[in-house]
Amino acid sequence: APLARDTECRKTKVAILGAGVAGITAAQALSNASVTDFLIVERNDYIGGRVRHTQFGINPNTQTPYTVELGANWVQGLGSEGGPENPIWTLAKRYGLNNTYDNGSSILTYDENGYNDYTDVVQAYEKAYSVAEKDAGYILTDNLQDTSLRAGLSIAGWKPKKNMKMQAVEWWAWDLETTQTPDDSGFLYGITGYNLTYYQFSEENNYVWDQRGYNAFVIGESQTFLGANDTRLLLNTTVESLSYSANGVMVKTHDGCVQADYAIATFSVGVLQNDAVTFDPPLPRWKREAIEQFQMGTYTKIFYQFNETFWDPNTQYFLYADPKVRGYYPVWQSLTAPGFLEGSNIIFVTVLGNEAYRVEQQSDDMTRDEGLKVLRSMFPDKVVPEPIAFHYPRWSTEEMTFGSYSNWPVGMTLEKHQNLRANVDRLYFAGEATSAQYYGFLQGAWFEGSAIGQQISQMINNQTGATGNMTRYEVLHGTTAMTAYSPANGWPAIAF
Ligand SMILES: Cc1cc2nc3c(=O)[nH]c(=O)nc-3n(C[C@H](O)[C@H](O)[C@H](O)COP(=O)(O)OP(=O)(O)OC[C@H]3O[C@@H](n4cnc5c(N)ncnc54)[C@H](O)[C@@H]3O)c2cc1C
Repeated sequence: APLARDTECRKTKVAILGAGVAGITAAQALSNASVTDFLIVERNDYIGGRVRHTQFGINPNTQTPYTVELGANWVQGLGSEGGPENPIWTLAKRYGLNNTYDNGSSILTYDENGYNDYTDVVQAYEKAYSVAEKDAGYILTDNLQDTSLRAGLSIAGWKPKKNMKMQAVEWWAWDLETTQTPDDSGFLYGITGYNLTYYQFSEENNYVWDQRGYNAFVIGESQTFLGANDTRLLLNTTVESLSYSANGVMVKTHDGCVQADYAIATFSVGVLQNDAVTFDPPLPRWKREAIEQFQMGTYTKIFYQFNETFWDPNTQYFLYADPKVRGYYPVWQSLTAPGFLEGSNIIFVTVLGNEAYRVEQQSDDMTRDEGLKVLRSMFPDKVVPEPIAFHYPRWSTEEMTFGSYSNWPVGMTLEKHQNLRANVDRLYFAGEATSAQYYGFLQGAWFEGSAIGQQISQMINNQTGATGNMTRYEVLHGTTAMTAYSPANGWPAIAF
């Protein structure tokens, strides 16, 4: 489509599509470089994207509802004395976000007959995992072929198979972080993703329970460069299509258009995979292959408030091993525990992947009752009452994101991931998923937004060394040459 014809369009140098962490950070980087002619286009009526909260239940002391986080909830990896600090931790401190150290060792284990101490299984997993970590290191340093985390763990001696307690522990130790199973997770990039956050910054996970909402830090940062009622922020504005060329990008929204010299799309991989925005011309094959291969997980927190705390009030986590289904209402986290929303009688359970899709398809009542049944088998000696409040989001069908966050699949290379990052003409991409080192985390969105904002500002300000095109790989070869398809390799016939 011709880009310059529509004279009604609002014109800007940079259109930033999305007001999540990546979009706000990109705008801030532009602003810091004195590029103030930008527009932020966001479908939601708030700033923060997947950092999203809701009002839930009732605080018995104040008779007002609590704020609970439906999306991002933890600062993952803080920082250490003299070492690098996670930028999200820096911001959490800057905005005084209430948060508490999340103690993964504060855990009690259960099965369908109630309390059953299998914490030794946690130690067995950790032992195997540390062996796997070393093996993954050799894949990187010696350029060996990558595999699945499942294969990596199996080689290290961890084979849960039909042992449901081992499955529950594995889910807790791996899936809960990445939303996907070891079978679906790449080995090298799964382990490096963990290391770069938890060993580079620190092994702490701090849970944010600030009653302003976790996105107070995103809003706070936006106010460092946006004025009150700033006309450069267009909320409630949905991007429908993008026409891009080497000269600029035309953004069509549900009620108008923006003509920009550059655009930064911060849509999730889920939005891109669901063709929620159309591209003209269609994105090139090298780009689409990367989009379709990267994984979008689903992470669903299901909140219950009771009129009493019938679980141990001093323990943070309650792990349940279902006898039949892996990941069936497996991890319950108490918010009434010391340092959290004390006295709230709130507990939430997290489900992922297939179980998340399943509960997201069914009614609230069905889900509430399934969870209650699990609680009753975990606490057979207690009278588990009906909840006084119940709520969960449906991330997999949520149109702003179509899923929760990305995960690095088996078989994705660093080069193919770079294709997810790379620009196409004047259209640039940023977000948690484009971060090779911190995909899935808030810090991934922060680093990527900041980098793209800086890069575009350098181009606009004509700085020497500022380049337009990011590295990309239009053809990516495998490791097996045609000549290797030979009888010696068990391949006597011709397949194509
Ligand atoms: C349930 C859940 C739990 C999580 N837990 C954690 C955690 O504890 N710690 C952590 O570090 N990270 C966590 N994350 C991940 C974290 O939330 C993300 O990495 C981060 O918020 C992504 O920021 P972003 O800017 O890349 O994307 P987004 O926040 O998705 O921002 C993109 C924006 O684009 C907008 N948009 C989409 N489509 C359109 C359109 N067509 N038109 C206009 N605007 C559009 C969206 O509304 C959104 O605001 C969690 C995420 C979820 C969902």
